[in-house]
Amino acid sequence: MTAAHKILIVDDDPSILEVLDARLSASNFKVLKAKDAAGAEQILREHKGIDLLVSDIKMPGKSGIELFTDIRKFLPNLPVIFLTAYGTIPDAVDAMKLGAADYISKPFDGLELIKKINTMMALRGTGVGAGPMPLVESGFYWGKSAAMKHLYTMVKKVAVTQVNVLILGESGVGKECIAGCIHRNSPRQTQPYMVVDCGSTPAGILESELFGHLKGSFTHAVKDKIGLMQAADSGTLFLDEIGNISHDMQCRLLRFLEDKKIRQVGAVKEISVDCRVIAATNADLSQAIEEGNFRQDLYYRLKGITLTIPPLRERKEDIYPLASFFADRYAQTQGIERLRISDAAIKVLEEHSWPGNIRELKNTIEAGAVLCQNQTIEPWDLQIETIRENAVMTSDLLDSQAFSIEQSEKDTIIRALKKSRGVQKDAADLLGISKRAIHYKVRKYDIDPTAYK
Ligand SMILES: Nc1ncnc2c1ncn2[C@@H]1O[C@H](COP(=O)(O)OP(=O)(O)OP(=O)(O)O)[C@@H](O)[C@H]1O
Repeated sequence: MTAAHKILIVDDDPSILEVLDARLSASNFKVLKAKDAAGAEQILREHKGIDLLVSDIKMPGKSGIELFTDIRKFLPNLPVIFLTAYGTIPDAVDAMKLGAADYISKPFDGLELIKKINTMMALRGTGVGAGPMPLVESGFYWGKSAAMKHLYTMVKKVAVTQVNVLILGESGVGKECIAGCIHRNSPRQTQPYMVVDCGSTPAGILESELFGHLKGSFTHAVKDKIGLMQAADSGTLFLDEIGNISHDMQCRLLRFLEDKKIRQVGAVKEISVDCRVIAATNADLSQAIEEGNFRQDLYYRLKGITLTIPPLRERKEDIYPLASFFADRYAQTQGIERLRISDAAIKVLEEHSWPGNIRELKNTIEAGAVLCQNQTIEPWDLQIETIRENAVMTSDLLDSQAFSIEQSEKDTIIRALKKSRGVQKDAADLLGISKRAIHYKVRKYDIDPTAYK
């Protein structure tokens, strides 16, 4: 099949042209060559049906990036892979932001290049990476804000490449969801997707989790164990809370990102692993670098492309659509026909600052759905600390004289106990609090759960 694919290579170094020609021809590609940008442009104008351009960045005369910008005017969809020497990686990354397909560092591994090209050719015409923004994709609600539309475009562009991605954003904005979305839209979608929570895994355990270990390499290593990096071979590795890893782990990770090889704990031999790395953090990495807590070189390796997810309070227009999405989803799981959110409740939702972002909104709506009556979520069903007073203002159902935060909490507990027929454990589940917490509150407010059986 690949026999028909025509690839144009441009490099001012004749030996690189020769090596590439030999490699690509051996893999059944038809190769055309140019020694500078002007020659490449001429070939592209004269020959129809060139499928891919592989271009050096630094060349006498026009650079590869200038060539790329020029040919985009008459061949907007031609995929371009850049060959980068040390020092031109930032240029290649910038070019990818403009739409270049990928880059590969010199001295390059011929096999890696062929693999990238094959993937790209296989993706042509499949529609991966194209199309208008869907409202919901695999349970992820994109929203309506301009910020999310921009993020969507970035995600789709980045997904089809092999570049490492760093996802930034506050806790609960959806970083892990976006990482999954990148994997699902990538050429690696049928390969493994491994998630590692670097934040909550103790340093010693993280090393063996990621790299694996050999039997006997430490006290509890009773058998050989494959690490998650190796398990993610050919697929994607998502490193969550990357800002929290130890200095030692930073060194090991950097070495892996540079040569794509790992050594299991206790092993002598290195193993090659081909996994794409997506990392995420809610920490301020620039500050961590300034304070000497995070390696700058690792930061640059991880942030091939950076995607920043804005907090919910900066895209207020997404609050109501997201809230009703979660309400509909809850109604569906419970077999309820429809769950409404009253205008007063919408106002309260839109005025809240959502420090816990979408996670907090989702939990609030789900708790509200449990607590509400007549299938309508009202302000007093929303367990947001700051809304209790607003609820008094907006509700003419409540007796303002008797209202206080404590009274509201007591009422909420009583309603949960009524729903759970006095079973404290079930009421605690409904409220999203522990058994201990409900026992404490029942005592504190002098509630008799048996009264609701
Ligand atoms: N746009 C969205 N649509 C639907 N659900 C979402 C969306 N964004 C986030 N969520 C939900 O919110 C919760 C938090 O999302 P996620 O774990 O991706 O956030 P995060 O930024 O990685 O958080 P943390 O930094 O705390 O790990 C999850 O339950 C997720 O399903």
